[in-house]
Amino acid sequence: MEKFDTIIIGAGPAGLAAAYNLKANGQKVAVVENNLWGGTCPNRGCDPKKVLLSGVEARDRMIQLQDKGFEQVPYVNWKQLEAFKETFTDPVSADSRQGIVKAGITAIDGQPKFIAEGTIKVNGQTEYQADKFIIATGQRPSYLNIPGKEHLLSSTDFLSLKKMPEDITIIGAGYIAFELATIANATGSRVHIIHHNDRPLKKFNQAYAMELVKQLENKGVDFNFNVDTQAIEQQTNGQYAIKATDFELVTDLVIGATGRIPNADFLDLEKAKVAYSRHGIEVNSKLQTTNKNIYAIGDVVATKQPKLTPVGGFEANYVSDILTGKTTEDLKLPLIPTVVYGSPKLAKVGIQDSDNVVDQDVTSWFTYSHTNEPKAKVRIVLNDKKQIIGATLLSNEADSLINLLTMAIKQKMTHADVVKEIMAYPTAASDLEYLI
Ligand SMILES: Cc1cc2nc3c(=O)[nH]c(=O)nc-3n(C[C@H](O)[C@H](O)[C@H](O)COP(=O)(O)OP(=O)(O)OC[C@H]3O[C@@H](n4cnc5c(N)ncnc54)[C@H](O)[C@@H]3O)c2cc1C
Ligand SMILES: NC(=O)c1ccc[n+]([C@@H]2O[C@H](COP(=O)([O-])OP(=O)(O)OC[C@H]3O[C@@H](n4cnc5c(N)ncnc54)[C@H](O)[C@@H]3O)[C@@H](O)[C@H]2O)c1
Repeated sequence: MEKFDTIIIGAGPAGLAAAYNLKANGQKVAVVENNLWGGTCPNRGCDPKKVLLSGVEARDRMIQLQDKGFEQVPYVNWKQLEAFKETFTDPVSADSRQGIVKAGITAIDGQPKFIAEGTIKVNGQTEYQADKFIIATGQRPSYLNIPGKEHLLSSTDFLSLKKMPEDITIIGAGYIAFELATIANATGSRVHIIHHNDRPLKKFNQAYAMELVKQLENKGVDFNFNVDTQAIEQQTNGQYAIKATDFELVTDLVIGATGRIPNADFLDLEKAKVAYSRHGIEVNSKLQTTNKNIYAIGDVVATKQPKLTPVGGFEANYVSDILTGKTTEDLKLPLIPTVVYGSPKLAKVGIQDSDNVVDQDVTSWFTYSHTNEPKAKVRIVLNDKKQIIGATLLSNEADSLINLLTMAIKQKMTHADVVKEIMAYPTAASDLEYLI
């Protein structure tokens, strides 16, 4: 039976980062993957979504500049846009696997199961042993447990639709719902969002989240709050009726975007004495599971941090440092900025409230008015020493500005510090001294 220093289960951004890191530190490493190498982010998450949104952003910019240099609103050719997306996604799995093999890491395809604490069996056939394991199996879409749940499609299905339907409904109002709604709306589909309460994007400042709702409503997206979906019924004409108390909506396609569940099942973790729940694999402050030789990283862990690609990468580097003796410290995640991509984008970082908040509508500022943005808002949170400690941004510039603010928070910058810097003008960053 082949034995490794470390076996990593799951070849997503977290698992692959750990594999390369451990190999570079002289370990004998294997990675086991039961589906597409590269994982969610480049195959069915961040990257394909961003390619599709790039078409939307270009179109929206043209709409904003109608009669200001442009005369026609371009329409989104979904078939072409999908084909462009596939030029990114199609090579991912083979390239990721090849990269691993080239680095001298053993690539194993198949479904692994623990048969003892230090041993897995893949596809019920080949056994492998390791001193340490890292579980990085990510999450998959969760589906509402209601009659007709078999009619629900997931974000993965949406990202590969061959044809965008005339009318599409998304259940949920989190990251995925907003991003997919923005894409579908730009293709000309009639889009409905159904949400069980009245708090969309619940971890964001609600005034900003509702402003994003308003911007999408202005583009024709139909929001239905406080509607708790109870059933989905297929009609004889192939459409679907979404049913709730005093509510019925007939639509062509239903996407479930009500969260994701960890891939902690199917591994026979009990045999390795690794505890997990529906929230994911339990870990301590060193990402060690209830078995001290097995670690878990990325989306599959049952911690409260946002489930994002750079977080998984950070954890991979941390566990690699633990396993190669470079650190014995507890995991300390830095500030994590997050962005709901779209047009406009909504971004946040750090502490969201204090007694010292500068909240401005900046729509008329040159940064936003020269592209005729319909709405731009910036909310900066300061502490009693007037250092920047958090921010929420709504605009097309929000993604780049939130990263700059993340660095400013880390540097504990105040207004006095910001005015000492020179930023390229005119950019969203050159506004910074007027935002505090
Ligand atoms: C639609 C969508 C958009 C997103 N957009 C963004 C974004 O813009 N920015 C961002 O930071 N994050 C985004 N995310 C989240 C991001 O994709 C994840 O945080 C990231 O992929 C997590 O990495 P991971 O390696 O932990 O898990 P994954 O990428 O999910 O990789 C886990 C791997 O393990 C494999 N696996 C699962 N079970 C087993 C098993 N039993 N045996 C062997 N292998 C197994 C899977 O096939 C997969 O390849 C998005 C997610 C989705 C769904
Ligand atoms: N831009 C990004 O960084 C990005 C984009 C997409 C996904 N992601 C990651 O993927 C994760 C999953 O995304 P998501 O949008 O599925 O999850 P989410 O947790 O962001 O949103 C799920 C939404 O579904 C709602 N919901 C739950 N039960 C419901 C019900 N019965 N009826 C209607 N709504 C219901 C929740 O209240 C919530 O608003 C995110 O949390 C994030 O970590 C990140």
